[in-house]
Amino acid sequence: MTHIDDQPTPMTFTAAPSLAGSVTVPGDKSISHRSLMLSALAIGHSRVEGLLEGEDVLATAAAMRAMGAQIERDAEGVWHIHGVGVGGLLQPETALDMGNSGTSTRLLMGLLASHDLTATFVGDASLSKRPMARVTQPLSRMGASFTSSPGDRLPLTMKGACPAVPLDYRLPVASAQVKSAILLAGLNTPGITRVVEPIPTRDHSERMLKGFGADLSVEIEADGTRIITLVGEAELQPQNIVVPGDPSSAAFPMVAALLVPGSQVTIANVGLNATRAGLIDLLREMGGSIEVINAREVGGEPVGDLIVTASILKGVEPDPARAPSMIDEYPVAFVAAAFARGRSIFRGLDELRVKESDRIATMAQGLRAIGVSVEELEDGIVIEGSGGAPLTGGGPIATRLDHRIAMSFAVAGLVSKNGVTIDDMRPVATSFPTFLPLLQQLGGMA
Ligand SMILES: O=C(O)C1=C[C@@H](OP(=O)(O)O)[C@@H](O)[C@H](O)C1
Ligand SMILES: C=C(OP(=O)(O)O)C(=O)O
Repeated sequence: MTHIDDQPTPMTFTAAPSLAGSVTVPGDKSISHRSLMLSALAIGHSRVEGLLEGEDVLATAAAMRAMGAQIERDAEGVWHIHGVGVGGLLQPETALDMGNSGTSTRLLMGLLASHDLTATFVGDASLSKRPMARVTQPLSRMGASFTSSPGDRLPLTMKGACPAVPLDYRLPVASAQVKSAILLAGLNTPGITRVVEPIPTRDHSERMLKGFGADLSVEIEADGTRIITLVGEAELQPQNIVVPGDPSSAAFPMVAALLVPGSQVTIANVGLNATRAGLIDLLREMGGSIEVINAREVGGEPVGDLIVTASILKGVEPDPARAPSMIDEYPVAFVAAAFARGRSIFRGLDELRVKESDRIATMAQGLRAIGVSVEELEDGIVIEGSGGAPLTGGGPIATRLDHRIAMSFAVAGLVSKNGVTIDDMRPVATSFPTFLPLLQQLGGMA
């Protein structure tokens, strides 16, 4: 995916008096990708309401279309998908452009691994640096073959295997993308595919595969290890899906409302799946006031409305075991720590080094640039909080094609003396195209 505007879009965010109002965030990115992929594999008409219309999800939609699915958006913003059936994807005629999206790339590699076709994956400068061996290795054991630039990076061409060989795989890294890639490959594979997950990660694939009628079961051992078993050669039934609001996007107004004195903000319809809710637990431990009301279920996922009230926060030393449940929220959690009372020590975050940017290094550099005292660790960061005193500010912050970095420093700007300048806000369109209007609606920008 190429950005419409080829020039970087710098922006400065300045101190806000207080934030107020009620907002909704766009649909969950993980659930949106999976809705399109699974609907494309179900014969018949699926309907998806609340799909995230961000660049990452649109890259998935374009890829599924290129392989034969019919995907259309109607005037009301509802998406309609006519799928081709498990095993029915067609050879794409051109390279699949994954833009900035790791989820699209890794899940689609899984999906295609058990199809008799060849596909080339390309991506932007950020995605082309990210490791793919974590999926190409297990998928090779299922029979797929790959040719790539050195180090299993994009651009990469894969040849699927049909029939593929079922795999019994223990995840060496806590990654929902790797887990999902193997399960998706297992759909068109004869026999039983099994994934053993010692550290639980987001479980949207399991929930949704079951919802589409796949024969999938999950066993949880005494130590919390999850064993996921999928019967192959599945037949999926088309569904009506309602996508809840993305907790990873809600994280930005949530932290902003906690930090900007005098704020009270309601964020409605936020997904509260326990495998995603780590940031709420962390912010509450720091002293943040976050109330959940109207707890309910939407499309097989727990959802609620959040009332967030400005609070004095204190430093923390979170348990690294929490990492997968708030993996994409660390950058904005670091901003909360920078404004809290006392020191915060974050560890066990090696995975942050292989996201859209190296999120430990990018955050450490940016926080220093706005006057925060930080120490970068190999697997984390130590942050000295300002105790609620405004951050000095400055910039321009190098966002390195990373949407979460851009939005985190926008939040920091709201509690700064001199404002925070971001070098490029364009990446925000990958996951949260309505970020700026939402901030405006809350009174966070003129
Ligand atoms: O499965 C998913 O939808 C995702 C899994 C996570 O990646 P990892 O599996 O690499 O941890 C997360 O960072 C990403 O934004 C979305
Ligand atoms: C890591 C992320 O996404 P992806 O891996 O899909 O690029 C993210 O959205 O923070």
